[in-house]
Amino acid sequence: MGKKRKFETKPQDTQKSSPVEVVIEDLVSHPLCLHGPTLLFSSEKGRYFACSLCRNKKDCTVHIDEEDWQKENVKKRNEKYYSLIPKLDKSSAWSNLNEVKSRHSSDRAYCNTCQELYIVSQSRKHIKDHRVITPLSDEQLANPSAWLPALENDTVEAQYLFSKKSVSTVLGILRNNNIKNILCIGTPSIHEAAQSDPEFNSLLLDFDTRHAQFNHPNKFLWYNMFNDYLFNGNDDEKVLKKFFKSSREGGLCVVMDPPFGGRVEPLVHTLRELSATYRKLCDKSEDETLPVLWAFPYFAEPYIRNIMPEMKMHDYQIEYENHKKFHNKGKSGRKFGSPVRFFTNLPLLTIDLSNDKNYKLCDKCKYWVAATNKHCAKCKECTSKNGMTYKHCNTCKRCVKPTFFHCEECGRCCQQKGHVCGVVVESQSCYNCREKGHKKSNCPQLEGTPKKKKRVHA
Ligand SMILES: C[S@@+](CC[C@H](N)C(=O)[O-])C[C@H]1O[C@@H](n2cnc3c(N)ncnc32)[C@H](O)[C@@H]1O
Ligand SMILES: [Zn+2]
Ligand SMILES: [Zn+2]
Ligand SMILES: [Zn+2]
Ligand SMILES: [Zn+2]
Ligand SMILES: [Zn+2]
Ligand SMILES: [Zn+2]
Repeated sequence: MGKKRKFETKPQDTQKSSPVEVVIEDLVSHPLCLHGPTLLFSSEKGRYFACSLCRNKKDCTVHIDEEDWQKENVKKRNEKYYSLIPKLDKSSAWSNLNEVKSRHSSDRAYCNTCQELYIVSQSRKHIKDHRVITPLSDEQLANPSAWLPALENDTVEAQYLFSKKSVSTVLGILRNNNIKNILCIGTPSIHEAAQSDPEFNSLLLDFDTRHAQFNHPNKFLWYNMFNDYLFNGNDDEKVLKKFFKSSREGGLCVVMDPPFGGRVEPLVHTLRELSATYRKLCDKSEDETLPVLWAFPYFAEPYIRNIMPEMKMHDYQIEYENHKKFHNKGKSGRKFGSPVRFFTNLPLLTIDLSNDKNYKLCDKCKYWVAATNKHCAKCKECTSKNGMTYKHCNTCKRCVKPTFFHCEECGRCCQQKGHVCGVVVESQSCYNCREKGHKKSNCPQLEGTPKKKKRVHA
């Protein structure tokens, strides 16, 4: 078995009756599925290996009990996956791209049915009912994420594009940190913007193989961020290492935007593995961490900070192009804007939002926060997480959402709407960390502290 990491973390969805934990360890000895090495999960019913990527069991059926994995016949049966994982022919894709580029835009097309870039005058394969996109300009070929239709399986790929403003905010943050090399993990729009900006150098790591058709073989690696797996093996590992080495000059930052709902533990494990490679190849000392900009919903803050305390959450609301709810469009959009924030180990002040009227510089926190956020003198921070202006409760000694009131009977602040004393409403937030999705008894911030007995109100 591989070496075990020290941390075994609480699952994200602790409301489920039988919580499942991911055992964080080296994955080399794990069974494979079509998505690379599986993860080891631990539940009340026992420990088992299952897919790192598919949240829906029907998308990937590999499920092997830990005990069974010692059996020869089980190992033998699993071996088939070595040959079942397809290989990407990136060099053919590259020559195809160059041929397509040499044609007039009206002779260039992309068939979404076959997921293929091709020359119109040379192909009869894409018949009437195929969904064909043509003509294709040079600009479109250089920015495929802007027009490639989002992949349909939302629980797997979850493709949501940054708005133009968010892309330029990211590049601005990197400039402020004098960083020139960007390792784009699940962020094709950042990669494409960096490729057309001579100031930057970037490498895209993504699960969506369509990017191979629009990139040089050394600019896109087929990758699974939940198990840090490169599908094209050694060849791609070499490319990644070369990229790390080239970033000895000009600095490096990971810009990562995982599918929403992805588990925090394996992502943190991946970042730690990449950090170790960074330190080794870029001659960094033990205490130097790989700079990271990680887009994730604000309610993941306790989970991320619990296992990666060096990551701080910034108040910037990341906007998305094709997600109505996550677009800051005032009244027409979501009431309080996007729930997605940056988690980063870069200095928060380098996220400069001086030309965005929705933000102000808090002279006490010393970084840019939402204009609606209010610095609380008692909590000594700008306390809002979700874009509303929080208010301080002197009894609970913390700031709460404006929709909360202090219930004397319950002895704590509760959501006003539909409050019934003693009853925890599904949508109610944790009384400790204020976030939705779990109760105080399951709060990841209070892990290891003795649980109080429940008191039922009359
Ligand atoms: C939420 S979208 C982020 C897109 C980003 N906002 C942008 O504008 O470039 C998730 C991205 O991660 C990719 N992805 C999904 N699952 C992945 C996985 N397991 N490993 C690597 N990439 C993955 C998707 O193909 C998609 O590009
Ligand atoms: Zn799988
Ligand atoms: Zn076709
Ligand atoms: Zn403040
Ligand atoms: Zn306060
Ligand atoms: Zn209170
Ligand atoms: Zn009450």
